Amino acid sequence: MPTGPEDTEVGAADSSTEALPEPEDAVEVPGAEAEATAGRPAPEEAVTAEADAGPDGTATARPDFPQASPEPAPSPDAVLVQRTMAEVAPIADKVTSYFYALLFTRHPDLRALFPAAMDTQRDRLLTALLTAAEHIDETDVLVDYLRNLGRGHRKYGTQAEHYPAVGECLIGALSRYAGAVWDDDTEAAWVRTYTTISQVMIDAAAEDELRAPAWWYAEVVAHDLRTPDIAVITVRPDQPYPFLAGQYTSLETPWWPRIWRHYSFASAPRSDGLLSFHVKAIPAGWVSNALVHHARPGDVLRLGPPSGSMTVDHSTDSGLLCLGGGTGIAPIKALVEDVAEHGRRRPVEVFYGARTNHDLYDIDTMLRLQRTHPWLAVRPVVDTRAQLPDAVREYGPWNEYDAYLSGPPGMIRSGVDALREVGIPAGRIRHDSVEELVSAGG
Ligand SMILES: NC(=O)C1=CN([C@@H]2O[C@H](COP(=O)(O)OP(=O)(O)OC[C@H]3O[C@@H](n4cnc5c(N)ncnc54)[C@H](O)[C@@H]3O)[C@@H](O)[C@H]2O)C=CC1
Repeated sequence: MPTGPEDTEVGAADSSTEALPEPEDAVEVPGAEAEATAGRPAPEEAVTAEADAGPDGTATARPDFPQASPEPAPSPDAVLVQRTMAEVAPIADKVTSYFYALLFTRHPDLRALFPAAMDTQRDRLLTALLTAAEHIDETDVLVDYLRNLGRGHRKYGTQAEHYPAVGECLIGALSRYAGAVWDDDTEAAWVRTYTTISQVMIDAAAEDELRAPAWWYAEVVAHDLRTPDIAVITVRPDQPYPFLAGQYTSLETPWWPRIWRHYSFASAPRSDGLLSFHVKAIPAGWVSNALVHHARPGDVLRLGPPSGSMTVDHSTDSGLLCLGGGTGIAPIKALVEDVAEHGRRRPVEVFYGARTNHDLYDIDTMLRLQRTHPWLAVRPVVDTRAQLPDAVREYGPWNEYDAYLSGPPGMIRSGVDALREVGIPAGRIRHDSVEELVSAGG
């Protein structure tokens, strides 16, 4: 039961990577494979775009939980769980190593569910569980997060009977490393907390089994190398794949079994059922390099379920202000197509940022959409002039717009700040979870 970004995947509206709980203004981010830890490819599931963040989310990949204010007093179980967490925080690496050592020695059959190389992956399961435990009182957000996590684990082959094994090893690792604060009451609090968490995940997976496959096979039908390191890949799923524009999926290649990365859909749902992704090969990115440099028509990938809440609210006519940085333009293009298909004329303003003109690999498509749709304005912004958030300040007013951001974590962070400054309330700003972005590379 590996936990991936999707286990978490990213954004402001939704945020689950498969599910992390998201603050209302956040969604998970796909498309990011991140990697690059000390020159080694990151094994999995996490993307990284910032130099100081390990691809595997060591110490990163935590869901963005909304901050309740004022904060209600924590429950007695939450107090004990949080005390344990504070105790193990400085030695998280040791707890993680011990947890997986216990899991794989006591339950060797579970080893096959995880990637061969665990460097990046290994922290994700534990991180997701500990994050959930820490927020056990935030029921509404947590349940959505955990349901998404449970559904997302189906593709790993996780079964209900695996959960007690994980719980036993989790408590084994915590009791060993939080010895100074561990007592019977603490253990009982962890047992109750883990039982709640795992039951939500198990129930969600069981419900999902009735209506969707654990994964989809998808054959590559087109591979278009747009720059030396960016490819637009189109695939045909073996069964209908329902999703919404603005969402992302998790994807596994045949070259790196059990290593899953998140990618945003680059088109709204199409009548021919095909799906497309924009993939940039990043240094030491196992999956992204395989997709850009090795994948060819005829290759078969696997896809997990769709995730993410950076979707268009069709119940209003508000304008859309969209910021797409680099390959972050992919879901923005899908959102534009979605608005076009709904036939309502609402203003859509797209700022498309790239390092250089050459890096605006999808500008022709965006300008073609602009010619077709009078309500759409596309503004390319190259860094020699300004970075995306600065460019947005030159236009406006934006206070009547809903905002969508997609791109590297640094862009999302500074973009949210800039949008707040120009008067857009937080509740109208959507993006995939930055944490997921940081952990999605590869
Ligand atoms: N749903 C989402 O949010 C998606 C996110 N992505 C992520 O987008 C990233 C794309 O990478 P690249 O194409 O290499 O982009 P990049 O690193 O070349 O940046 C593209 C543009 O974003 C802006 N930008 C970048 N860093 C910024 C900062 N710190 N402050 C302000 N503006 C900044 C600049 O305008 C820059 O030209 C990846 O990290 C990928 O994971 C990709 C697809 C979907």
